[in-house]
Amino acid sequence: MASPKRLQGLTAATITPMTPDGEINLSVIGQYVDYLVKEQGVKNVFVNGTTGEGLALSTQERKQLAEEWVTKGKNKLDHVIIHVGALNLPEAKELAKHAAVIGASGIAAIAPFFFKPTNKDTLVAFLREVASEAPGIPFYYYHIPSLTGVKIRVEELLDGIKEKIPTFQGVKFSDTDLLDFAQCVKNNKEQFVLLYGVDEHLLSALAMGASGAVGSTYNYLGKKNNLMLEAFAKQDLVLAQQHQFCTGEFLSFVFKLGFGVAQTKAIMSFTSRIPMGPPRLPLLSASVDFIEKAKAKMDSLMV
Ligand SMILES: CC(=O)N[C@H](C=O)[C@@H](O)[C@H](O)[C@H](O)CO
Ligand SMILES: CC(=O)C(=O)O
Repeated sequence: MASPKRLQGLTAATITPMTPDGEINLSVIGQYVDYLVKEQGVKNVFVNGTTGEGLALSTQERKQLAEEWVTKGKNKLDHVIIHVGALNLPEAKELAKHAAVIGASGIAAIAPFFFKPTNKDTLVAFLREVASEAPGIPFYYYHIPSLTGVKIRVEELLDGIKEKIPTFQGVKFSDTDLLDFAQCVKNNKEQFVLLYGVDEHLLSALAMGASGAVGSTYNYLGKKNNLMLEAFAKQDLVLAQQHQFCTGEFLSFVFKLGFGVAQTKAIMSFTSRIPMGPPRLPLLSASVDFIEKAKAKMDSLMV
């Protein structure tokens, strides 16, 4: 699904549906695509990332999910980006090659985070090997220092990267360092897409010039966030703020209850009515108490 269009707007970081006994559940992905497109107005997906529990899946499972998303997304989604990052280079390369073969629109990778790259050059060397397995499709770096512990500044990373990685297309920036983000925009807006990944701060990142956003909440708050993007594009800052405050009120509420991938799965299950199932260990399912409270809050806000 090589897409000529530059990635923009919202991208949902997909959840990996699982059966009650913890197997991946490919059977609901067709429905999931339709839900995102029709109910949330979201036409791009980022598969097997944090929200998708990508690092908790086997290579075989990651390939099956990638294939299912590409197949079911055909003629419906604009971009299917496959996250191929892994702790070891051979696996990341294998996944990159696989994504290209099945027709994904792009690949992304986090920094390896057990043995960590300690400087820009080693990180670029790692990413370059991964990207070169998929020379015909765009490559995105997935910056999420809170989870990887790799804090190399993206501004520094991007300097000269196109010469090293010819398919380099942009960054999914999941950090709150808006100075680093702004410098990335300032230096690279023409050639790269800069996608922001902390959903509750998206309006601030738009002000800094973000090209779009990738996140977990666009699965179930896509519609509301699309309204915010429209208001921002029309320079109606007051309306854009109202939308950000509304989604922020929901997130602030669930953060206080305890929020992560397991809770995202539960919220998406009651919002979409597509069963997402439990997360995989070491994550534990959201509690019934969480689900009841989160649902009541959502119902009160999304009227
Ligand atoms: C750590 C994490 O999972 N970050 C996600 C993407 O990067 C976000 O989409 C968050 O889930 C979201 O901003 C809520 O905090
Ligand atoms: C949020 C995001 O992009 C991820 O789950 O990977």
